[in-house]
Amino acid sequence: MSVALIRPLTVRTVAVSDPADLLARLPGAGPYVWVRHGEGLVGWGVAARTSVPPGPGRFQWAREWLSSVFGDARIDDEVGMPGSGPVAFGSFAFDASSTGSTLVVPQVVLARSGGKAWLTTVGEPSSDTVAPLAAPLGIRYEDGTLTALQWQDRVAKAVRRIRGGDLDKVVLARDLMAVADREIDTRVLLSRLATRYPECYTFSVDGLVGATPELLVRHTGQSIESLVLAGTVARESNPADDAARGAALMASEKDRYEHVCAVVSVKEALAPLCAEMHVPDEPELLMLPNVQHLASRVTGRLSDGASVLDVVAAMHPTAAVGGTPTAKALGVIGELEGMDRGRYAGPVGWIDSRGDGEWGIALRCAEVSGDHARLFAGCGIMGGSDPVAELAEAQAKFRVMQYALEG
Ligand SMILES: C=C(O[C@H]1C=CC=C(C(=O)O)[C@@H]1O)C(=O)O
Repeated sequence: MSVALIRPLTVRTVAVSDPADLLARLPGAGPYVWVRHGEGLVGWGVAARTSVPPGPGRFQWAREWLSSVFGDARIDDEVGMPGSGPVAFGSFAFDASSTGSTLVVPQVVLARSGGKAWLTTVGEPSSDTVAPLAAPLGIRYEDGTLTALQWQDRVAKAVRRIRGGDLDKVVLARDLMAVADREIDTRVLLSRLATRYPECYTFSVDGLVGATPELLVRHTGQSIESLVLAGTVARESNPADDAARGAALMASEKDRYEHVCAVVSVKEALAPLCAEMHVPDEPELLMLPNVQHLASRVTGRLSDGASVLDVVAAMHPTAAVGGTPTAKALGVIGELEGMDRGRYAGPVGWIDSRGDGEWGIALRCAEVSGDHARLFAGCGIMGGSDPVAELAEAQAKFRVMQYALEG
């Protein structure tokens, strides 16, 4: 369903004084958010929205919808930065055949980047009454699709398939249900996530809320950048043990190969679009409060005017969330996970009318609806994986949203 509440869009962007904490400016629940280290964009109200129909052409469909909405817009943009002028926030289902993919042009966007701040309005938004914040109460958890033991059993099956030579890597995920005593105000979750995980991209699009460390692609003019993650250990409270675990991760043949699969998938997806690309020879360690990851920052220059959504379309799903080879891995995910991932592990982010934008992979997140939240976590499974260790890794990844819910 497409709704353009105000069409053609009349868009005005003006420079404003530093709003400091972007998240503190959100007037109510259900906001649009993309923030890292205090910079980024937050939005509210809806000027236009669409539900992207499922199918293999969904990114192309989204692109056409955006061209028509942005193409008709009357834009007065005195800032001229990536993210100024009209912006759409979006999130896509992991699986092309699943429903739930959405694009929304908020009525108001407040942004902060590179020492500048700006406000974009579409039409004449009414002045906002600010709803008071209410922290979630009485959080309790229930099994999702599979119990922990059932999921471990599926991991063991995947390991056998890999050892049998069917595929090299598959990412298996599980879900966990949380229930609160009252409606969950996503603004509280977002503020906790941004404070505890400043290195991650705190995001919110139509109830999908999380803090992902994985940048699928940042597109600025012709330049692109991606942070590929795969290979994980939980953090240790003792600094010496923590450093030893990081060193062991860097030296682990299984984790290094898991990481290489993810890097190669990104490299292969980007190669046809890029005039230049740089891929580091060795990964680095990315330290987050709950886990350490192997990380590779890939940069490139596009050969033509591809938009960020074109790049997203070429990249999704990377082997950080699918596996290697992709088609085989997607088949095994469908067979063993026993659930629809919805928008978990799909692309989430924003795009402006120039085609610039930032998109992440929706990890460390939950689908929040009323007093419920459905949390997700997944792990790259290799021939050398231990199902018990993979379960512990998934628990460490759940901790991000558990912290957001419980404080
Ligand atoms: C699939 C997830 O993480 C991916 C990203 C980084 C490291 C991963 C890993 O080591 O398994 C996963 O590939 C998740 O957080 O749900």
